[in-house]
Amino acid sequence: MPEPRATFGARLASAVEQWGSLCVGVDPHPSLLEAWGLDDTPEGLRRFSHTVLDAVSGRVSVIKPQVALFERHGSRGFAVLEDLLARSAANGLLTIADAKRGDIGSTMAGYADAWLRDGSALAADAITLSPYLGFESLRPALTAARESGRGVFVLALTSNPEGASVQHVGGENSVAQRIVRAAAQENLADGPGSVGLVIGATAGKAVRELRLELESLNGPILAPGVGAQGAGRRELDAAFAGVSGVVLPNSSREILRAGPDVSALKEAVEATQNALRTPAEAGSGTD
Ligand SMILES: O=C(O)c1cc(=O)[nH]c(=O)n1[C@@H]1O[C@H](COP(=O)(O)O)[C@@H](O)[C@H]1O
Repeated sequence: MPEPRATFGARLASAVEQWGSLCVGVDPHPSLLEAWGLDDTPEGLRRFSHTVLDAVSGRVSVIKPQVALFERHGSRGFAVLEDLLARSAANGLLTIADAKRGDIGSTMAGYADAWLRDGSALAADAITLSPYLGFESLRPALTAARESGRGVFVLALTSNPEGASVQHVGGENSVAQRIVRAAAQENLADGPGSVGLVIGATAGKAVRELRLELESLNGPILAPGVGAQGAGRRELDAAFAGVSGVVLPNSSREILRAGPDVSALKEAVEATQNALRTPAEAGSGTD
């Protein structure tokens, strides 16, 4: 019998200790493929993915493939994603499949089976989930993740301006606040929890206004919005001061624009890591 895998929260914490917290997004936008001199085809996606993998392996702890940008190419795009997930695991990189799944419980089980089950071709270390159908509707994914040592990141306070119309309404009892509380309940056991949240790196003001109880989460936070969406170290500090768990700033386009040269991509990764380590006063962007 193989040893059961350690929890995602524990695996993530030790990877972050070794490689730092930057999460590089693998977002093969058609415009980036073109800029890299690649065709907008499954073969273009494959070459894009392998180049990113070459540049980030041994440099970061975690990558986040954006599923829609593979899905655009149908079954052949999914085959490239499967290959990327397998190669990442072989290279010691953790993967967050950015699929933003959410459904009624009975069919949510199908998504959980696809993304969070040992032996599934699409299995990643964690997946992003949308709680619009109610946090409890995500239960099949929460259970599958717990049973297989995987994790989830539930959207709480997203980086896009439209999110506010749903997530911020209700003040201290906002949807975002209730998602934070529900996730914290899942992470009550000892050790770092595996039920994470997505909170945009750009969301600092809302984090404070809604008085999100992030200190009690005991789980990781995925913070997209670094670089192309304007967030830097200052915005991360503004949003997550006082949070003791792992915060994973994600940057996709700003790093990927440095490709297709692998050395240039490596430099872009390092530059981002350094900028996020620089004291807050040196941060860029807006609150
Ligand atoms: O779940 C996400 O990853 C996500 C949530 C969110 O609130 N905002 C957000 O930008 N994202 C994703 O994070 C990535 C951001 O990409 P860049 O703006 O190019 O760095 C994209 O893949 C988005 O789909």
